[in-house]
Amino acid sequence: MSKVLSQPDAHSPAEKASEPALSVRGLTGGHHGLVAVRDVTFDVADGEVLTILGPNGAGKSTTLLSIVGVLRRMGGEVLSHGETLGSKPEVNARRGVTLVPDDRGVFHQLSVADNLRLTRNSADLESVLDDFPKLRSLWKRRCGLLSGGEQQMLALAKALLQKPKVLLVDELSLGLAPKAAQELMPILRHQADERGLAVVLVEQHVDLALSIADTAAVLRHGRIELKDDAALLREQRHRIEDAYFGRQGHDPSSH
Ligand SMILES: Nc1ncnc2c1ncn2[C@@H]1O[C@H](COP(=O)(O)OP(=O)(O)OP(=O)(O)O)[C@@H](O)[C@H]1O
Repeated sequence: MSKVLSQPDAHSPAEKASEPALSVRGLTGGHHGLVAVRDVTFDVADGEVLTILGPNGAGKSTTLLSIVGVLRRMGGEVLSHGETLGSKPEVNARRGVTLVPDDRGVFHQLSVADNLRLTRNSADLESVLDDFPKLRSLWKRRCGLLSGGEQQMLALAKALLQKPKVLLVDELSLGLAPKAAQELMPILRHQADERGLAVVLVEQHVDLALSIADTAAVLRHGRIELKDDAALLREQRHRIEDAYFGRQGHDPSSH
C-alpha cells in the first residue's frame, strides 16, 4: 500500500495562531433593515488593545453587537483566529469572543457571588478575583446596590471568567466617576499584556482610551474615518478631532 503523505493543513493550529485574534471584514450592519455601519474592516492581534472612538450615533455599539451576532449582520464576515464566527452570541462566546455590553449584562437582583457563580467558568474564580479584590468585600451584596464602578468590575470579572480570547467592551467608563474609570482601564491593558487577550474597547473618554490602547480607530457615520497607532495619535490629537468632524487632513487610507 502506498504511503499517503499528509499535506500541510492550511488551517493547522500553528497557522491559526498566527491569524488575527479578530478579523472584521467589510462588516455592514444596522437596525430594522436600516444600515448604521458600512464596510467596516479591521484586525486585532493577540495582546492588542484597539479602541474605537467616534461621535454619538457613529455606529460603535452597532459594530460590536454585529461582531458577536446580537445584531444580524447585513454583510461582511468576522473571523477569530481564522475561523468564521456565526450569528449566535452564545456560540461565539464559547469560541472565545465575549462582549461586555453597555448595560453591563449583570443580574441586579442577584448577589455578586451568584452573578459570578452563574457564569460558565473556565477560568479560576480566585485568579480572576485577584484583579478585582474589592469584589471579595462585596461578595454577598445585591448587584443592584453596587456603584456603577463596582458593577462594571463585576461585568468585567464575569466576562474574564469565560476566559475569552477576544473581549469587546462597550464604554467601560460609561456613568463612572473619572477615578473609577482610571482604575478599571489598566485591567484591560494588563489582560492584554499578561494573557494575550485581544481587546476592542469602544469609548467616549478619548484620553483614557488612548492611554491603554495600541491602536485607535475613529468611526463616523458608520465608517472608519481614521485608524492609526494610539501612541502617535496621542501626540497628534488634532487628527482625532478632524476625524470626529469629518474634516480634511486625516488619512483614512491608513486603515
Ligand atoms: N435599537 C435601535 N433601533 C433603531 N436604530 C438604532 C437602534 N440602536 C441604534 N440605532 C441607530 O443606529 C445608529 C448607530 O447607533 P450606535 O448606538 O451604534 O452608535 P454609537 O456610536 O454607539 O453611539 P453612542 O456613542 O451614542 O452610544 C444611530 O443612528 C442610532 O440612532
